[in-house]
Amino acid sequence: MARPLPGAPAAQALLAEAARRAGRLAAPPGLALVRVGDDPASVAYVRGKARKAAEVGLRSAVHALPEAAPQAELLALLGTLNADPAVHGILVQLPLPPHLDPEPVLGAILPEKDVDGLHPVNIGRLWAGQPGLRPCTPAGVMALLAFYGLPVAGQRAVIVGRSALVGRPLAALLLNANATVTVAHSRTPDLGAVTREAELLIVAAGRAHLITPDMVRPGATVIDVGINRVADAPGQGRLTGDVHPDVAAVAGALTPVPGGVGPMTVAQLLMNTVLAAEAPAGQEGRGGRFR
Ligand SMILES: NC(=O)C1=CN([C@@H]2O[C@H](COP(=O)(O)OP(=O)(O)OC[C@H]3O[C@@H](n4cnc5c(N)ncnc54)[C@H](OP(=O)(O)O)[C@@H]3O)[C@@H](O)[C@H]2O)C=CC1
Ligand SMILES: Nc1nc(=O)c2c([nH]1)NC[C@@H]1CN(c3ccc(C(=O)N[C@@H](CCC(=O)O)C(=O)O)cc3)C=[N+]21
Repeated sequence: MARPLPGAPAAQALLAEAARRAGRLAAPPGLALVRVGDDPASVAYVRGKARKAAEVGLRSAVHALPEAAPQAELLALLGTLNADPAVHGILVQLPLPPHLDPEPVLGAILPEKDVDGLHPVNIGRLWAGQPGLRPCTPAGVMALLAFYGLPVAGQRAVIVGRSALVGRPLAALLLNANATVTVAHSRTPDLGAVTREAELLIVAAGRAHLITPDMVRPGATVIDVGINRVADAPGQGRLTGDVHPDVAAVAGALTPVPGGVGPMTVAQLLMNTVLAAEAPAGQEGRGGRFR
């Protein structure tokens, strides 16, 4: 039976470290959470992040723009937040409404305030193996593996998913940690043949129960990033992962959904805000402060 890997204790450890380091700063780090529109999931995520920020001693502010806000209005808000010395981290909740192009929006955030780690400068630094702010979910996965002492160096790692938010940056972090990395996606033929090679399997596809027991190497560590709302009964949406629960009989270790990677994402966002506050603007990376 797989060793369960709950996120809460690992997230608590990360939050305690963030709170300790925030307490050493002259002023509490400030996090700006920008949301466009009133999508219930985004409202819930942003509220959850603001609540956790307060627990860690960070100041946070939610900036909500109406669904129809023009790109210029969002860019103007980001300009104001970039210039505000009390704001150390800026996150724009994705996805944005379809009329807004995320690329120039994410590119408008100062790289040293980009606590989502999605700015091209930070992605470039990540792939170059240089210090910089790392995307929250991939960094949260690495923190969870470290917390449970699970091996990464030299491991055969397979990631299912190649998105900018999860799959691609995670591949870079695993490479930087000396794993041997394969990235699968919707165009990978015979996905099971690839996933069965993995000693470390991370699934970020957004497909409920995509991974079944026959697709998992016995004893493998399986990290389920997927969060899918499935309707058991009309209106009774519950969360389930990309990994079928029966995989627990084959895997050596397995994260639950909910209660696995999700809490790590939020904890890493708050740690990124502390890291951004510790490194004076423009000095980041020189002092090796970022991982
Ligand atoms: N726990 C957390 O904190 C977070 C969880 N998530 C969750 O993780 C999941 C992935 O998120 P995100 O990366 O943004 O999703 P995207 O939809 O952007 O990317 C999904 C990826 O999975 C691949 N994929 C889809 N179907 C299959 C398939 N049948 N076989 C193999 N690969 C497939 C896609 O391939 P292709 O590129 O070919 O289309 C794509 O690369 C979602 O469920 C999301 O809710 C996301 C962020 C944070
Ligand atoms: N710019 C940006 N950065 C993100 O990192 C980002 C984003 N936009 N848009 C949405 C996705 C998704 N995401 C999650 C964060 C926490 C949980 C989380 O804590 N989930 C809980 C369950 C919460 C619930 O009960 O709904 C869990 O899995 O245990 C889930 C998903 C971050 N994302």
